[in-house]
Amino acid sequence: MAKIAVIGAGKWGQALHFALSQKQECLITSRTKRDIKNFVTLEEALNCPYLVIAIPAQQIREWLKNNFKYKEGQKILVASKGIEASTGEFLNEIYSKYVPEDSIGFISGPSFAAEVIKGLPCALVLNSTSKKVYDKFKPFFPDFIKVYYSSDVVGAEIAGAYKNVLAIASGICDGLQLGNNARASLISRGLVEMKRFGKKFGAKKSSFIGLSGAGDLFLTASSTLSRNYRVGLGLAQNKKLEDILDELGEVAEGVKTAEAIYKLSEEYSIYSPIAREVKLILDGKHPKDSLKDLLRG
Ligand SMILES: NC(=O)c1ccc[n+]([C@@H]2O[C@H](COP(=O)([O-])OP(=O)(O)OC[C@H]3O[C@@H](n4cnc5c(N)ncnc54)[C@H](O)[C@@H]3O)[C@@H](O)[C@H]2O)c1
Ligand SMILES: O=P(O)(O)OC[C@H](O)CO
Repeated sequence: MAKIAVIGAGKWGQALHFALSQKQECLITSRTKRDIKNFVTLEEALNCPYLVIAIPAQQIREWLKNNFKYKEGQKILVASKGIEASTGEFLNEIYSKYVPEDSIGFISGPSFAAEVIKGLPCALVLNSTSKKVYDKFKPFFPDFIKVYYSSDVVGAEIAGAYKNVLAIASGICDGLQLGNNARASLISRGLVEMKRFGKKFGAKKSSFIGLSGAGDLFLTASSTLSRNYRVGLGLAQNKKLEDILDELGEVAEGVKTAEAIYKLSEEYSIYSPIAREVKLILDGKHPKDSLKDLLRG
């Protein structure tokens, strides 16, 4: 009987299912039936002692409420990257109402699903306040993925969510053809910005200069493989957000996370100029006006 199951069969769920099927049988489930090996019902998946949950951040609260009942001894790995826009709550806070803290971990680090599903090498971080969660999950991962451990759950979560907003900014920058200097400046100031934001919530500095922060930011903010970066390219072309997202057909977490960061920054008086401009552009501000304001500020 399989021990591990992936919940959510989007791009990341399928890539993780592929990776976790290399050494053992791994089940997968999603809302709609898919033609994937070892696809099972949600009920069957939820019976596994090890679960990997790969559904978008904005849907998690509702999904947990309607579907999830923690079974004693289960270990959960959260694969989503985002902050809930309606409440500003981090995913670990949402999950804390359903899963004991010593039984949950969060994956972070540079990892395009499109490359993982081809078996290309990468390095990830499994973040959990309990190292036991890392020890339990690590053996499931294939040889082409190196998994590090960190106890900084909040740092990894903020870095993974914030970089999506910065990737939108970077896409806008490239879409406006502002050049390599501008993109490098934006990315490095973005890194400072996410670190400052994280500090307010107790995140460790080291998470931002490692795989979860700089690693994922450099990846996402400089590649058209990133959905968030592509949203930025579309915005620079003055396309409507609705049309960009329709065309994308997949989740771009940075859109809602920009809203969450904006609200949290206002509430806690955190200086977050790039995330703020991304939020304003998503609300209709012209990207060129944002650029002027960023250069001036
Ligand atoms: N794609 C990547 O390269 C990648 C890498 C690392 C992390 N992530 C993160 O993983 C998460 C999922 O991304 P993705 O790439 O799989 O997105 P996707 O758009 O490809 O798929 C999202 C999946 O979530 C499911 N879903 C949506 N709403 C749901 C609900 N209410 N209940 C149950 N299932 C629901 C959809 O059916 C779909 O299967 C995001 O938070 C993303 O940031 C993605
Ligand atoms: O395609 P994106 O922008 O959602 O990024 C995917 C991953 O988070 C990259 O690590």
